[in-house]
Amino acid sequence: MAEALKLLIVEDDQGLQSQLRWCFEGYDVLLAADRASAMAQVRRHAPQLVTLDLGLPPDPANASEGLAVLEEILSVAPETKVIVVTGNDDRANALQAVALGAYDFYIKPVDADMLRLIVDRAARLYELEEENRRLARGGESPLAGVITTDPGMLRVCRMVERVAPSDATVLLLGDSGTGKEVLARAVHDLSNRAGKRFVAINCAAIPENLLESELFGYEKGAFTGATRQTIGKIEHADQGTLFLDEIGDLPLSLQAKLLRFLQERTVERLGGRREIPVDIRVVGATNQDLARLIKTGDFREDLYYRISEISIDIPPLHQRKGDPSLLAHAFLERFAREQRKPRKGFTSGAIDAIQGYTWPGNVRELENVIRRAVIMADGPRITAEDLGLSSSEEPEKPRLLREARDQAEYDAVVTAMGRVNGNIAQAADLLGITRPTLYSLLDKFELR
Ligand SMILES: Nc1ncnc2c1ncn2[C@@H]1O[C@H](COP(=O)(O)OP(=O)(O)OP(=O)(O)O)[C@@H](O)[C@H]1O
Repeated sequence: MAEALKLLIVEDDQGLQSQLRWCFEGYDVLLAADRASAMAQVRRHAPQLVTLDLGLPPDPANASEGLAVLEEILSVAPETKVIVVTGNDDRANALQAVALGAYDFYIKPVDADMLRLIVDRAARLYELEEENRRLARGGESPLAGVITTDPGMLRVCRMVERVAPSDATVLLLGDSGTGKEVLARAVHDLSNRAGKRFVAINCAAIPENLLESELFGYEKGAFTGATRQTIGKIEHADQGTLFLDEIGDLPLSLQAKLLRFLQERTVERLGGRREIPVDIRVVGATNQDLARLIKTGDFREDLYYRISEISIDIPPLHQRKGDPSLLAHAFLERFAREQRKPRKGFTSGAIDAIQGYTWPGNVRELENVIRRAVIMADGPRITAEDLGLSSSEEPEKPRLLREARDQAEYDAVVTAMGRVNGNIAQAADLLGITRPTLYSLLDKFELR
């Protein structure tokens, strides 16, 4: 069944808010009473539809706050259908809202049936446009490089598509190997920075003392060994996107510097005196629990708010329905083509094992397991054993003697070659065969 569309009702009159809430059955209704809570809902849930009262606190008699919210929503999520609700003497502001990109307006007093009609029409249009966007992107594949049919993951893809065109900072939260870098690239590729650089840096992989100069660059003579001026990753990404992987591992001193950069949008190279303006979009990713790091004082709360204007939770692979076997087939096809190996299928036991395993290393682990199996498996089909996944599968049929012999030969050759560090003469001796025979076995198993 299709998922309910999300409808955000922005209304400061509590009575009207609860009245409206009940007339939108079938929608996933979210509520907000002011600008801050409305934007928090938009960032967290990316509602497709919004009804927006233009008269919001702190100055409910005036439409300026409502119009500001409208602009902010459309800058974060331009496809959102916003219906503005105004007082009956406020036609001018209603028209201005439509000029700013609102889908429609509705003049109070609210007639719930009428408003519902407008929202339903907006919803239909939204779905139509969404379907067109999907087809334009090339059918089933939700994002380049992302293979999935899981509803949770499709939601993630839609969110990426929706936030990509804005300049909001995006924080991708997910375990190792869930595809954070793939999604960060998608954010870049779908933004208007696509033609510019995508610069990635892994904050956990670089020692603290080097990370600062990697990020901010340095002038000649800034420190011993600084023999020439070097620009940092931030400057390198100018006009493009900077991907800060493992941002939870950023040392506190650099968190302060990064925060300053995000506020000022200028960098000062180490040993430099000039503030250099840099225009980048920042995407961060982490597999750490930032809330816990904030509590223990290891991550700055103010930086967290800066980098997570939009935060996206990526589900682990074992929670994605049907994806493990879908990905396994896709990887099998890809690696077989790359290795010029015949494309074997999986046994049903292998598929059960793939679907049943918890994949702690997520998509990367699955990718590695399939790559190895494509190289190593010598039976007609890839089994759970080939994948290194213990399985309760009974062999589907008695193994052919030839297969058993091949496997034994393969094991013996690999063990002997390993023991003598690849020396052919010694390995042949060890195996009690001639060198030509060993050569032909190496060819047979493509081990040369
Ligand atoms: N949904 C997907 N479809 C196809 N390939 C994927 C998908 N998700 C991830 N991959 C592949 O899995 C590998 C790991 O993905 P990626 O590097 O993006 O993960 P990550 O979350 O950034 O990992 P880490 O936290 O360890 O840096 C990559 O080779 C990527 O191409």
